[in-house]
Amino acid sequence: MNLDDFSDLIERPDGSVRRDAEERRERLLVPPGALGRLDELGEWLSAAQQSVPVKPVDRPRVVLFAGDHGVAELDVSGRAAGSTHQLVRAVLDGSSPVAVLARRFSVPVRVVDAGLDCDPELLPESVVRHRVRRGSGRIDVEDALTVEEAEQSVRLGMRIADEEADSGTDLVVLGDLSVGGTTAASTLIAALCGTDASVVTGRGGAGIDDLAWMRKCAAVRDALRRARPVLGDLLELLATVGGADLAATTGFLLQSAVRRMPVVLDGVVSAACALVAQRAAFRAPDWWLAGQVSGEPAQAKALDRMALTPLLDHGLTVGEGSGALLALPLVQAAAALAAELPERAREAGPEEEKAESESEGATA
Ligand SMILES: O=C(O)c1ccc[n+]([C@@H]2O[C@H](COP(=O)([O-])O)[C@@H](O)[C@H]2O)c1
Ligand SMILES: Cc1cc2nc[nH]c2cc1C
Repeated sequence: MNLDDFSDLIERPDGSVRRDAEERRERLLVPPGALGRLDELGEWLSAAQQSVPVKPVDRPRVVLFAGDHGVAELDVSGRAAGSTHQLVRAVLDGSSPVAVLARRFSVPVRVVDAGLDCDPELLPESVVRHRVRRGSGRIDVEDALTVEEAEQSVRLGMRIADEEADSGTDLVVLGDLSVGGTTAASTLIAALCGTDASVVTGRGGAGIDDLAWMRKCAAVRDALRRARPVLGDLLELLATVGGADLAATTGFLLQSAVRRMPVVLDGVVSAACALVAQRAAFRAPDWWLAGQVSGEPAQAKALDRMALTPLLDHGLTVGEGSGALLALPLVQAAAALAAELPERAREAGPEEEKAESESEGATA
């Protein structure tokens, strides 16, 4: 498998539909520009859907890839290594932030175990049956995955994207459940942007103290050293310093773009996977929105590289798709405005005036 093959499979959202949407916008009673960024959001959705007026976004779904990261053993996370299954439980039992928001917005949530480090008996079969391996390796000293496992993970993500597209999901809110995942994500972003560990390393979801931040920086620095030699092969990069959940998310993003399914990105983990996917297929980011800036420096760097401007800036760092889900009502609002605001009553253009005066002359 070569991720670069996706480049030929991914098209841009339809440019001529976009122009039709812009022309419709010009005919609305509401003055040009008066809806701010919601105008371009509506036009982007039109192009993605190939539909003017834009269709309502009424089959959205939250998709969360879950995995544990061996690097969390270094105490670089506010959470215990191997404890991601607890986050998964809280999503499933409705007590986590994303579960509360999903209930409020009536959006179904799907959790996919790509690489949790827990007894599969602890979680429902529907979640664990996709697992590629139990936990990903400690990226500062060993590979996260074998290349075969990386490929299996990418294929898992592709399969989930196909299932969602086939079942009529019209927009995906993408997130992650991954203790230690921001260390891997920061490494991927630093490697692909050619920057330093200290530039990308943030404080993670649970907020870590200065000593933990220094340990995290050192872990990213060591992992970066292992990443640089394999930068030319994206699958190998995901195997070396990614993880099963990150590789699955990358495959999901690529196949979603193939299937013309728009995706809202969440925090630094989805941004890192998006950056890997962009390297494989430069048109892929045209299918994505950035939901929220979380405050992680690596996320800002990745979004900037992809020229994605986040819809919100609310500083949510819990991950699990919550920042992206918060932006969903904005997307739905843009769709409703673009579709439902009335057009001006048609004024007679110069051509029609001429035709009218000619026909008047003929009857006189
Ligand atoms: O969205 C972000 O930028 C963000 C920043 C820090 C942490 N998180 C979330 O917090 C979880 C734990 O991450 P970590 O790397 O701090 O163990 C994981 O699911 C992340 O998605 C998310
Ligand atoms: C205008 C616009 C351009 C984009 N490019 C990628 N995602 C996008 C989303 C919007 C809304």
